[in-house]
Amino acid sequence: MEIIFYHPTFDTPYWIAQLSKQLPGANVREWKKGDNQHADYALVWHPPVEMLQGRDLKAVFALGAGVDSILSKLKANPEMLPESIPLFRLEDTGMGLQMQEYAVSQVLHWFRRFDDYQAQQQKSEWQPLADYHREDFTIGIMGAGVLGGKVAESLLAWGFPVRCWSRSRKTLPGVQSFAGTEELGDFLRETRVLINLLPNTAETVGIINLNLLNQLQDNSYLLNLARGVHVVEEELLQALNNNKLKGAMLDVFSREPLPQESPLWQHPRVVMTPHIAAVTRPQEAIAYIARTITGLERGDHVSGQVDRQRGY
Ligand SMILES: NC(=O)C1=CN([C@@H]2O[C@H](COP(=O)(O)OP(=O)(O)OC[C@H]3O[C@@H](n4cnc5c(N)ncnc54)[C@H](O)[C@@H]3O)[C@@H](O)[C@H]2O)C=CC1
Ligand SMILES: O=C(O)C(=O)CO
Repeated sequence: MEIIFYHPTFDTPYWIAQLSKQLPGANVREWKKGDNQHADYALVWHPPVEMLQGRDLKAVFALGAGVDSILSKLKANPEMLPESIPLFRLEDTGMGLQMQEYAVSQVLHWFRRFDDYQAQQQKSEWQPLADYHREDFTIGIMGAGVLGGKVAESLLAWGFPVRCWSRSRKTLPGVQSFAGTEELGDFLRETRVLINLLPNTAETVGIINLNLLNQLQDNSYLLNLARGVHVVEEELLQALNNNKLKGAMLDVFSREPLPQESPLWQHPRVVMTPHIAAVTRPQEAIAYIARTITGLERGDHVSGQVDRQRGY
């Protein structure tokens, strides 16, 4: 079995060595420009079109959870990957725990009013503030898939009321599930902390706009862990400046790196990280890919295949 690997920043020798160990019959090689030799599987992130085009592959694996960049490249170059070749993505592989760490730490930060205490400290002000109560701190998770489900679990464990919104209704123990555009308004009405874990698709671009934010509870918070294009950044700033939103924590931006001139950098109630909410963990990802390839070779049904029409 021949496997080609391409990632612009990963430690390629490590990946090749580990994949070879876990797939003993496989010959794994780094794909380099000009390599047109046969391959059965391709493991990629931001692949050059020529890496995939014209190959008779059994499957392609995206080396991340989101497949928006590969699908948008496919839109511009449909011949890069025919529909008959399945595209897989990483399901959790250690990203769920990272998302839990991120979400729990920030929700507790807001819940314990550390943002207010930090602002007071700037003014050398010693002033205990009224406590917030969990019943006024409903967490609303948009996108209740692999990662949204994990985040829901972790916040439930801290005693917060948790609800989720997704395309179809979910049955997550203890979580109130809302589905479809017709239930979006009801989902937002009680939400105090909005956590975004939607995929980037034609339907979800720009979904977090002023109209949506205005439907949240007053003094709400936004945690964007998914993709920058979900948020209309100027309208987020309006919602912060008119105090509908009390704070926002953003891991992802419509342009990355965030341009120096963006007002988000300086906003006193915005905190940010540079797209690190959950990164691909090589050990878990390699084990998952090796397991999935083994299953595909046996003809088993395996999970993780992207539905290209849906876009995730
Ligand atoms: N910031 C970061 O470091 C990272 C961000 N991500 C982002 O997180 C996203 C989610 O990842 P997973 O949970 O693995 O995806 P998933 O495919 O398991 O879950 C997606 C969820 O969104 C819902 N959904 C999709 N379209 C919808 C629509 N139009 N309306 C309502 N609900 C809709 C689905 O029903 C599903 O519940 C990825 O697509 C990626 O963009 C993923 C990893 C790291
Ligand atoms: O896996 C993904 O989709 C990511 O965004 C990794 O940072």
